[in-house]
Amino acid sequence: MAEQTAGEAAEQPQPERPADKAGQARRAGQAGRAGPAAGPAPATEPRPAGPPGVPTVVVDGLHIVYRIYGAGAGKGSATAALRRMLLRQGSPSVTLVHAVRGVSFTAYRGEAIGIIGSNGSGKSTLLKAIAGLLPPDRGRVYTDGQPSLLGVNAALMNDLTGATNVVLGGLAMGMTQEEVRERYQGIVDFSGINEKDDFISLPMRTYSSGMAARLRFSIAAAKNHDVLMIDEALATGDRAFQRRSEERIRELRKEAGTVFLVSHNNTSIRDTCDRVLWLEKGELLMDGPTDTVIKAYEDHTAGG
Ligand SMILES: Nc1ncnc2c1ncn2[C@@H]1O[C@H](COP(=O)(O)OP(=O)(O)OP(=O)(O)O)[C@@H](O)[C@H]1O
Repeated sequence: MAEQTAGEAAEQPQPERPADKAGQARRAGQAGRAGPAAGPAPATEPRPAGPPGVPTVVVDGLHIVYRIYGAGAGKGSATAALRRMLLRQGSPSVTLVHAVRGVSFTAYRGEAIGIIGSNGSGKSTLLKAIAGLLPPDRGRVYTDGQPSLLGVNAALMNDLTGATNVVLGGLAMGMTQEEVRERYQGIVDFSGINEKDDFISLPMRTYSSGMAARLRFSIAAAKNHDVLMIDEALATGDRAFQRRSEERIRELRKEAGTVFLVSHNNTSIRDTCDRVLWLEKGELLMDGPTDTVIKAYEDHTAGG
């Protein structure tokens, strides 16, 4: 398992996580919340009894804090920084945004986990931290295998054709040229980009945002991932594409992976995930079976 702590590179291999750590984090997850911060009472369903399986991601008391330097107008510019250096002035003001607050849970091989919560509740930040893109301020993230984050903003090259992006995307994910050649047609068919015309030969900038998101998902889903994290990708496709994506997510889970899905679309979460984490103001409010957590979330949003 790889461990990411504050100030450490995510990719650095770390010693095997002690077995008792998984138990601790799982219990913390079962308690519905973790860390010292106060908040609403836990409302967590007991998880089904039985062997928990192989942990793939352990998040233990995780805090993520963004630091925004020189939040005031003009203070963050290079000229302003140079001026401060020349005048030997101190650093500009720093605004702290505490985006994830003491979150703990353990994810297991073969699980599909939805992450829900209102805007700004910390869902994308949590995914980025699991992917190793944000260092923890406090707490730890352990992952087994290389997590892949698939966001709707994942970088494809707008001036290149869809076809070239399929090839480059496949190579960037570590496929060999032969694997890319073998899977190329499957990726294009899965994306549905060519259903109406030969769009795959056109530059990506001519695609609608839905088409681009479908192509991104199709490229990423062509590979088997140890831990695949999807940020909202399913919300952008039409219903037929969503169904194909949900089916692919089920296959990825069977191939021993763990899938995280961030979405505001509760139907996608219901159709895809068996477990849901509900974040609010950076805290883990609830961790349990999909129906129970989504019902509580819907009751909460209907009431508020
Ligand atoms: N790069 C950043 N720099 C500073 N603050 C950030 C940054 N990204 C997110 N935040 C802040 O962190 C908090 C959590 O944001 P995040 O994007 O993780 O929430 P979210 O639940 O994914 O939101 P949404 O549902 O709107 O996508 C918010 O207060 C947001 O303003």
